[in-house]
Amino acid sequence: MNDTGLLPEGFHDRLPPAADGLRRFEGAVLGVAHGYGYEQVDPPLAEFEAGLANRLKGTAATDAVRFVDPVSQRTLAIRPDITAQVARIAATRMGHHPRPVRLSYAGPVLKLRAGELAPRRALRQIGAELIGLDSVAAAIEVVTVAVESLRAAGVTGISIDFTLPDLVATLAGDPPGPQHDALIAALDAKDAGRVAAIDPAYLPLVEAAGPFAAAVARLRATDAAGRLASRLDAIEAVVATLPADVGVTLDPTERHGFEYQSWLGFSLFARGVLGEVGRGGSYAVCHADGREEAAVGFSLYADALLDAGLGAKDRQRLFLPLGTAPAIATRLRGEGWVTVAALAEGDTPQAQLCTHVWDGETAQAVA
Ligand SMILES: N[C@@H](Cc1c[nH]c[nH+]1)C(=O)O
Repeated sequence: MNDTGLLPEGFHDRLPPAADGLRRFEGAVLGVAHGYGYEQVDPPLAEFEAGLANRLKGTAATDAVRFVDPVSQRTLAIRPDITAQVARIAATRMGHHPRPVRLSYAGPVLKLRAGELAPRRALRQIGAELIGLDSVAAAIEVVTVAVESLRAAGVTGISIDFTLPDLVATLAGDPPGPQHDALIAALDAKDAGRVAAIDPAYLPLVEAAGPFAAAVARLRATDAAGRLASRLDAIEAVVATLPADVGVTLDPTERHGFEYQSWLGFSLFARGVLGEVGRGGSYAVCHADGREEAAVGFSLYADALLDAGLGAKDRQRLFLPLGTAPAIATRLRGEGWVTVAALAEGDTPQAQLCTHVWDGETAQAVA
């Protein structure tokens, strides 16, 4: 057997202590969401592709691995994003629930393609969605829950990059002018030269990206017609509720990763962690009768945090030498210890990755 290709590209095993770290992370996040009234849903790993595609306004085909189900003979999609499944549940089986509906979730997702900066395709997604509203109050709650859950999971140095995902499309008007696609491409590339050549009026949007207060001030200064005013007011109201130690930036034209988000988008970062640790924003859920329902939510991705050592923190294992009475072991576990019992002569705390040894009376740190 050739072991070099053990798993497909973009797929990884989570080993100890990362897998245990993930369980704790998930517990902390879902616990905070639960405290705010978000109850968990647990949709299946795969479902009819037709039920997922077009569920969120702005998404055409899903970024999903598909296959034909031998039983139903229909195309199924492995979920690339649980948000669309939560939207389906809220629009169908929970359609009769009073609004807003608050739901949380955690589970594996599979992306069709890896991103340039995010080589993983098989990820774990944990999040919460508020369906029925995308007001400033709703956005404040969702951003608050996201920040609090990261904190509860032990994440420090949190920062948020806000964006206005549908801003350019809105400014470009309906129907979009002939230069629209070129303008979007230039803004996505943050290519100031090209933006200036197409329409210098959009230049401030590229130049404004940066620390929040300064970015907002710069945008307001160049927005004589007040086309951005209501959005900037709304985002300022959200930011005003954040704890002072959360870093905040604004990148008004950032759309990367915000395929279906509408007036609000945000990326979550943690100091010392490569790439985003989560993302969220406002969006619209499409119902079968053509109705659109506003929603706002966030998803966290734990792997970058675990790579940065989140799961390795607080790993305390107490070695119980051969012959330690089971009643003592039970008591120690009751006190919160992880006990690792020697089962054979010659076993050592080092071999069992223990941080402490039971000497018969107390737990001694392993030198
Ligand atoms: N599911 C989105 C984030 C999101 C949740 N709700 C709204 N947006 C993502 O993973 O990128």
